[in-house]
Amino acid sequence: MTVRVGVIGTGMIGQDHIRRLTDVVTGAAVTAVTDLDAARAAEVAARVGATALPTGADLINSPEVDAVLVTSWGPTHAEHVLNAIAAGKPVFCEKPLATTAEDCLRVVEAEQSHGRRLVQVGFMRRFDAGYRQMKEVVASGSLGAPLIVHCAHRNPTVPDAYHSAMAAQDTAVHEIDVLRWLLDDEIVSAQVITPRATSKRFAHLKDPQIMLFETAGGVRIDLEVFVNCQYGYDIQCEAVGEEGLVRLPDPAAVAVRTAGRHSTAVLQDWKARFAEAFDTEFREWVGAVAAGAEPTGPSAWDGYAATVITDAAVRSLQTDGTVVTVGMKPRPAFYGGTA
Ligand SMILES: NC(=O)c1ccc[n+]([C@@H]2O[C@H](COP(=O)([O-])OP(=O)(O)OC[C@H]3O[C@@H](n4cnc5c(N)ncnc54)[C@H](O)[C@@H]3O)[C@@H](O)[C@H]2O)c1
Ligand SMILES: O[C@H]1[C@H](O)[C@@H](O)[C@H](O)[C@@H](O)[C@H]1O
Repeated sequence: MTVRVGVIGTGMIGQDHIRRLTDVVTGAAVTAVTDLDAARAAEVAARVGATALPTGADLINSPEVDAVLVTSWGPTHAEHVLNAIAAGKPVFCEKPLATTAEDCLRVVEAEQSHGRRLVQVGFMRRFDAGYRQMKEVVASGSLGAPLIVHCAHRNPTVPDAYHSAMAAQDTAVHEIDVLRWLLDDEIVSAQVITPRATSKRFAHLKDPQIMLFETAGGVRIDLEVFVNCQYGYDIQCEAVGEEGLVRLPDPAAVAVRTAGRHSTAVLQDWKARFAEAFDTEFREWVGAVAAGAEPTGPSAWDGYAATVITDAAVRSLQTDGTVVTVGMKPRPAFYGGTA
């Protein structure tokens, strides 16, 4: 069976995922698209042989669409996801699930009322081969109990529109999701402190930021978010346990020796760094939808948890680094697991 996917939002990541569903993943076809920019939607539709529809609601209710991909702007996600649940269609929503905890809870409640999982949230790091290997090592117990996780999330530069709260909402949110999953533990507090700011930033931005998280099990996480580091896109993660440590590998790159130097290139953006993770993410999602199974990737609950934890980090940033307790609701049995 070919899964007929309708895509809401044909901007940067929407077009990349459309290419992925069309050229990389087998078993899927993009049959409908929509965008506030109708000309852009029509151009993308023509390229892949899809129908351009006027609105997200038209697309969700189209008989040509089996499953929905939401890649529009964050504040519009909740409405589209709720409409997809109402139509009983599987929906993959790029992060964030919603921009407020209240809207995330609305999705969680609607999905539970529907009675089975329909929603997957686009936290792609869980599909990265390196993080998956780290999880296997941590889960095997060979390191003993995890105690500390050291992380860095560096972007070369960010545009003027990127503001200080986005360090948590847009950037650290990836570590927040992947570390809950890696440790199978919940984050219970957040603190954000700011060292001297780099001169290579727009004046309104606090960059870099150091984020400190604590889990229910007592693990301490330190995360450097530095989004104007200049030199490249660099993701580091090292989990320290009682009997050893495990470190995220750098992406494979040839070593070059020339002119008296031995060097390897550093990637420049997230698209290249996580290209294979995105491919795997969509292969597994399409496979689950085709089989009529529930999605196994990050759930609506994970989307809610990420939003509540980033809210706590933003509150800490805005209150000069106070430690903020994460006000998360109890996890419903519907979502299984512990984190
Ligand atoms: N997983 C990741 O690493 C990752 C990376 C980049 C972006 N994202 C997420 O993907 C989403 C889109 O980001 P982007 O960089 O592609 O943005 P973008 O601005 O390039 O594209 C968004 C598109 O959605 C359209 N749009 C907005 N609201 C709409 C609506 N209600 N109905 C139809 N179309 C609508 C806009 O016209 C635009 O063309 C964001 O939520 C972002 O956080 C995730
Ligand atoms: O939207 C992007 C994307 O999510 C990247 O993975 C992250 O490194 C950036 O900081 C963020 O702005």
